[in-house]
Amino acid sequence: MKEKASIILHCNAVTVEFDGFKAVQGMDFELKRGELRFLIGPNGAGKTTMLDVICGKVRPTAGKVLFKGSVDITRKKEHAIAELGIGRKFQTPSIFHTLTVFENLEIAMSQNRGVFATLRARMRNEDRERMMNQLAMIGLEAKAQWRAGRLSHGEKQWLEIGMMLLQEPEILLLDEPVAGMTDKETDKTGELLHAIAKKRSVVVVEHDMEFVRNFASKVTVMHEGKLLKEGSMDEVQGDDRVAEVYLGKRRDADAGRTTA
Ligand SMILES: Nc1ncnc2c1ncn2[C@@H]1O[C@H](COP(=O)(O)OP(=O)(O)OP(=O)(O)O)[C@@H](O)[C@H]1O
Repeated sequence: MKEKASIILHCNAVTVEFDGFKAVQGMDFELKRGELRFLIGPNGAGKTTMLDVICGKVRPTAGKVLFKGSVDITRKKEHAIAELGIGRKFQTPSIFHTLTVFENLEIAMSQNRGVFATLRARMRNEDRERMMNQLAMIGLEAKAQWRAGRLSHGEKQWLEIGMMLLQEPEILLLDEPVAGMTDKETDKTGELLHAIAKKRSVVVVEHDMEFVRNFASKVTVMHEGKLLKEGSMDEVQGDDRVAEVYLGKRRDADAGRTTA
């Protein structure tokens, strides 16, 4: 019998109000294990607020967020949600510029060690192997001894993603990860996200439609705090309401690449 792909995250009728203004209105969102999902929509659609709700930065006014089916994280604090396995990456990388790439990864690793501290000697080889694997995955093996401040913008983003992965999140939330990247870096990031989604679930808020087209299998479109459309990029692009919503509402900065 074919096993039903399991849902790792379920947002049910989430509403967020800021001083009476509904930034998100009755939003439903389901994410499967090992899924890479793109969340798109015009400015102010409520995308970032949804990520804020999932990671506990913002408490919803109404609705529920369930992790792994039964863990209600709706009212949990940000650090508790992070510990449960939901990692959030913001646009500006929070890496240590004066430390090397390797040292940055070491710090991320030690943050995760906690209860294993007493087993450190035994863990060390295993840790090292995990860090080397992580370095390879983010494509920074050759720059392991570089100070992180010398890395390009894209490489800094990959380093932070690598640091987050060492915390072993089950869900990774990313806000516009390719903003400011070169086309080559953007493509490498798309490949990295696919590699990550082999083991974890990933949600990416994105404005760069060329990037979404190249790397998305399933896309969720939000508009005015609500779910407008969900489906493949072809289905989304062929939808009249989506076209209408995007028409004339593109951000000027993205106009060169954005043609949704
Ligand atoms: N802390 C806040 N206080 C008041 N209003 C807010 C707050 N955060 C977001 N908003 C408003 O909620 C709406 C949704 O914002 P949000 O940032 O989630 O949209 P978005 O889809 O991520 O947009 P963008 O693509 O521009 O980042 C916007 O109108 C925004 O001004």
